Amino acid sequence: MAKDAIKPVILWFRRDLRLDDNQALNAAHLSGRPIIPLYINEPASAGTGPLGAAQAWWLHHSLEALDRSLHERQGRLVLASGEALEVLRAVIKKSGAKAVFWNRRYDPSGISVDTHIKQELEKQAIEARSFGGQLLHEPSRLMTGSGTPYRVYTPFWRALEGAGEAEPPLEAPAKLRLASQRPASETLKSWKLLPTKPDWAKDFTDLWTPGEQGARERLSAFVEEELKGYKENRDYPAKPATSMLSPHLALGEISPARIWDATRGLSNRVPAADIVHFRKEIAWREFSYHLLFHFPRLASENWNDRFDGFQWRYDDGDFEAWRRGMTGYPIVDAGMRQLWRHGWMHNRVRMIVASFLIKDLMIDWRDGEAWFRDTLVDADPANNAASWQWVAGSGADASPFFRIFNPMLQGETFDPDGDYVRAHVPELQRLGAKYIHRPFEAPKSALDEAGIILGQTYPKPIVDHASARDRALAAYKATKDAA
Ligand SMILES: Cc1cc2nc3c(=O)[nH]c(=O)nc-3n(C[C@H](O)[C@H](O)[C@H](O)COP(=O)(O)OP(=O)(O)OC[C@H]3O[C@@H](n4cnc5c(N)ncnc54)[C@H](O)[C@@H]3O)c2cc1C
Repeated sequence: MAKDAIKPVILWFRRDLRLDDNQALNAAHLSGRPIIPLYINEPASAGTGPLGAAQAWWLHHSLEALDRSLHERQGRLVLASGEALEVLRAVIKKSGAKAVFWNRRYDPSGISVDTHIKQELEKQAIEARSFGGQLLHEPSRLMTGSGTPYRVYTPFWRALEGAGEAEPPLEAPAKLRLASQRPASETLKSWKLLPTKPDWAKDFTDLWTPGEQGARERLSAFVEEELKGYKENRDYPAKPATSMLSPHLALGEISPARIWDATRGLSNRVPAADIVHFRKEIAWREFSYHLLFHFPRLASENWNDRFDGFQWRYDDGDFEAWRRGMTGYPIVDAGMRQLWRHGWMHNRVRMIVASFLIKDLMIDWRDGEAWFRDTLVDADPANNAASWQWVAGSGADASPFFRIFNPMLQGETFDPDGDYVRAHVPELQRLGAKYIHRPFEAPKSALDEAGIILGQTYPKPIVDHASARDRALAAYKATKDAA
């Protein structure tokens, strides 16, 4: 046996915190070499970390769960912080490892860090191998007939459908040969990923079970209970109708191939329309990554540079009212408070609050994207940027800027009884459905009966929607005319 065949291989975990359907892990396992499972807390300067505060909470619990799974297989996760290359070199030196395996990431900073690491390790004669599996298909696999990246979702979806079924997911190896000599590990506690005073994440635990097992249980529950009716119900935020798999996907506790696979063979109990619609949402995630990979500027610059001349407003008071859910528009406030309370927001409401920030308040989409990045447990470099740009109108295949959501009508259409608002805005708890989305139009008697004093117990609208709409359209016209 060649000498290097028994030298350990480092399995570098990143946003792929699972043993199931993990191609890098599988390859390390098949190599027969002892494995050193490693997670690196990369510095902010690398652009790949640290995570936003809500996702840091998730990461803490997810790493604990991963460590437990490894422990069941007689191993432990090694934790180290610092520049990834330096950390890898130090672990290689201590362990004598001759190979590093990882699953690919597709955000611009991740790609640049990984490319550099690969080159440097190869110079040291260390085998550096990367694998797919974070997406159904590598972003370069699906291309238009003329070999260019897709810019429009529908043809992308058709290409994805036409590409055939993704490879079936790989089962987690039942046994792992983990390196017996574990390099020194930092403690998770020392990373201080959890909030302390105040503990703003205290309600997260009611809702979420971070970790691979939690992800698999959520997937099964969704397929059993909610997938049927998904197409019709998914837009109603008061209904438990969507999978809520996004935070699990964001940290790679479950693979899209595993999710895809779970939607096979259900046609005798779930209408095909529901399955297709759900798959189309997974395909939106693929499309966001396709865009980010081929157009890395999507992360921070207007994809459509015509928007570079747009005159954004910078109003700290308005931005703060939006962040705190105190705009006076109940559906917007409910969404922003759901975000704060649970680190998650329903997709329909994300579109409404984003439209409100960008169009009613004319605050730069990048400010909204940054707030979401810090507060969402599912913050995702591709989905977040692509979705914000989609709402702003500056993105690929985006909703046109002039499509400005009316927060009252959106509320009345998608939360007709006001249950979603009542669940997150207790001040409006006793207000009936007629005025729940427009308390500022309610007669005094209705407000009195519900115990509401506008401007005191619940804010008056910070802007008048109709005038704000006109202001936004005028700014958009000026941008267009100047282009
Ligand atoms: C302004 C804005 C910001 C967003 N930021 C993020 C983000 O940071 N992270 C994130 O994962 N999603 C983001 N989304 C997309 C979407 O809102 C969430 O993926 C979805 O709400 C997650 O809930 P779910 O898992 O129950 O979705 P489901 O309806 O069950 O969908 C299943 C999966 O498909 C993917 N998906 C669903 N809708 C979309 C979409 N519109 N675009 C891309 N992928 C989608 C997600 O991975 C999701 O988990 C954002 C949307 C908007 C409008």
